Amino acid sequence: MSNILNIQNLCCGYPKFQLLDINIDIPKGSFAGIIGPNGSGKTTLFRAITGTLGLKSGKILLSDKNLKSFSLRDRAQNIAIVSQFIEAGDMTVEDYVLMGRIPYHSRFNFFETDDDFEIARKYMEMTDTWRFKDQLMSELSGGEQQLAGIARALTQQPQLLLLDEPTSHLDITHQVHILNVLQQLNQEMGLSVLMVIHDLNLASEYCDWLILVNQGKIHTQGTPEEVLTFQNIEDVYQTVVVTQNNPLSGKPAIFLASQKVLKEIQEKLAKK
Ligand SMILES: Nc1ncnc2c1ncn2[C@@H]1O[C@H](COP(=O)(O)OP(=O)(O)OP(=O)(O)O)[C@@H](O)[C@H]1O
Repeated sequence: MSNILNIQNLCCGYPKFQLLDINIDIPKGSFAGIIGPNGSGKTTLFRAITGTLGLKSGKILLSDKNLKSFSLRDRAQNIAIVSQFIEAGDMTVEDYVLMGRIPYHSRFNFFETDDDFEIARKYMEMTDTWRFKDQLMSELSGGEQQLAGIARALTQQPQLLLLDEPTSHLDITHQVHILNVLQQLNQEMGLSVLMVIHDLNLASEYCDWLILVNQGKIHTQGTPEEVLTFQNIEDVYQTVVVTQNNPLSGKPAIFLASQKVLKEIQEKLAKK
């Protein structure tokens, strides 16, 4: 199967932080996750993919085409991003979602066509946001705003959907709901998904490919079973964890223990 995303020897960043020699291959139709500690470079990698941060060296291919040759409009027709914070206060949900059609219009024509309305409605129904269409974005809860953000990104009809921590600030019901919607889009429409996610258990459960980033470099990439090992987690997060398999899905699940519990275990072992 061909790759949706192919990153070769990528170096980019800021004066005090660099992503170094990043190589990633993501097959079309993947549901991939980027994990790693705070400040390890996950958002920087997204900025390189969306073109808001220039590359120092290396290249990024989307379906075998170098992103350097894409105009901003081409990029927006092929890659959509859902950011962590959605700011669209006094806009109705429908108007906000319709903004996803902007890359398909000329600079001087912002009038939506019947097709645009139909496409927006389709993705709003799919994400269960059609019922809020006349409400203001500021009247929605965090989870509902995230769903509207996903509807807008889908309205761009991209090949690749990027999500920066789509489940942060959400309770478990909304976390699972958003991930289930994304999983359905991935499986039924073949949409390729790449998301930054901090929750390792959700990453394990939903993603078929994980990229573990640490200090600007890729530590490990592979299936959840290959990446979420006790050793990799301890190396990168400097945290002792227990890994077992989820009894329902068989995917790795991570358990943490408090310092008090770890100390008690150490004391018991020392007495033996
Ligand atoms: N615009 C910027 N200018 C300079 N340095 C930046 C900029 N944005 C981020 N950085 C620095 O780059 C490093 C990586 O940041 P990045 O946002 O990519 O990390 P992250 O893995 O997404 O973190 P988190 O999990 O906390 O969101 C950090 O040290 C950060 O301070």
